[in-house]
Amino acid sequence: MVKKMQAGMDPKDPKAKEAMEHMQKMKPLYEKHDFWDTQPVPNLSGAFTEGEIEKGVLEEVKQESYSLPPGFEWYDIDLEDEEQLNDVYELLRDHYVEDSDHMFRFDYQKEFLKWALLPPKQNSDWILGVRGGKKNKLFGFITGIPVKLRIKGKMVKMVEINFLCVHAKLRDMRVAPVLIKEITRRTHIKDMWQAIYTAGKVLPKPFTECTYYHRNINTKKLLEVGFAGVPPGRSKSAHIKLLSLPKNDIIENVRQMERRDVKQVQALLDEYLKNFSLSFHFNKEEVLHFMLPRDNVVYSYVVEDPDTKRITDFISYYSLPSTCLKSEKHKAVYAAFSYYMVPKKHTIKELMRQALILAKRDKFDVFNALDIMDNKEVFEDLHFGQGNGNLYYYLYNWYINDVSTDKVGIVLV
Ligand SMILES: CCCCCCCCCCCCCC(=O)SCCNC(=O)CCNC(=O)[C@H](O)C(C)(C)COP(=O)(O)OP(=O)(O)OC[C@H]1O[C@@H](n2cnc3c(N)ncnc32)[C@H](O)[C@@H]1OP(=O)(O)O
Repeated sequence: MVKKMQAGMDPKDPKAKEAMEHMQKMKPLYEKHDFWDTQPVPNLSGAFTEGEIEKGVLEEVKQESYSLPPGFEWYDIDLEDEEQLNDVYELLRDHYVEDSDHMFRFDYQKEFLKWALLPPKQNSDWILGVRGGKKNKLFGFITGIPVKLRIKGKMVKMVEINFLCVHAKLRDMRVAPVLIKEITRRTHIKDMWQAIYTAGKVLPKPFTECTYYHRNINTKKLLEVGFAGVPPGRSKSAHIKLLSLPKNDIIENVRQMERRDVKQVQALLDEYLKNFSLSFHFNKEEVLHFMLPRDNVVYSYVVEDPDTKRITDFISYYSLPSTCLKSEKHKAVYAAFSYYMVPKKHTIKELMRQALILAKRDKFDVFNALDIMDNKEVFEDLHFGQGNGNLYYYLYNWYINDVSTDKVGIVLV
């Protein structure tokens, strides 16, 4: 079918080229999937009504773990244990997600992993490893955290799956499906039947396709490491000058979020997130955990009205460096990723511009954002450039019709 649609298109026409590239990316949807075809996820042929795809039966859940190849065993990982945390850190540092040109690899920091994976009410067996070999090394990893997702006004308790990783030596040996089946079993045991996850690749079947945008902060360094380029017709110095950011705040009364702000931030965030087709519901404990600033992990700021002491706006971003795999001069790119922004008194553009100024002060090289929520409105005016990375959003065992990116209110780290 993909082939048929391509016939007759003029490859020189940029729109046709874009459409062809898009169809190429979507090709996996037309292919056979030994694992995914057995799972309760939508495919192209099925007709679905919105909601649960299949009903789970608690009594039928397998009580024992899935078997692993000989020499490997399951391991519940305790991230509070320094040695185990280090094993996870090293597996991800050396084997986790890279860009398509293999120039950069995410380098999730240890404190970040504890933040992302140890929220309130976490289940100790949802941080799951596979160990093996003579040294009992970590070869595989997958995680879940409990979340409450609002899907078109309906609240569904589910698991957020992340950090699926298989050591390069064990790739293409069908270890990933076993990891997924085992975390699914461990979720079912808790009487939960849905999941949310994102991936940089197309699987059956995303409900939205998002694009990353990048705003240079340290342009000179980004050019040196090959993260960014100079647009045609502009000199390097003119480009650097154009992207320079002011030192001073543009919003008055912006300050770091503090513990005493949790109640107000929770209410502000929840009210805002209800505007989207899909968003998490964060309770106060979760806001305290996820939004309160942590050094080198999450950066959160509030705008406080000096007269009423009410918090009117919220800015947050998280820190995710990438290792430079091909640069002789630089070891890492320090990236800030837009997390949750809540515009109320100020516009999203003012908040995002303030975020860039703060991120520069916090020594980041680049500020990244997806085209979700209201973010798209600011990209052109604030000189964000479109990246070549896509992020696809998925639900497991829940069907919804395609959602436009500006209706997505979810950030998975
Ligand atoms: C109710 C509760 C439900 C809970 C579960 C909900 C679902 C959660 C789903 C997980 C959400 C994760 C969210 C994140 O963390 S996304 C981040 C994923 N990690 C990376 O990209 C890191 C680098 N890559 C690797 O470590 C490996 O390449 C991985 C582990 C990704 C695959 O290992 P490997 O390359 O050695 O392959 P295989 O031979 O073992 O297995 C091949 C099968 O695996 C399917 N595959 C490949 N990549 C992914 C992927 N990213 N999501 C889902 N499935 C994937 C593939 O289509 C094929 O199935 P099928 O096409 O034949 O059918």
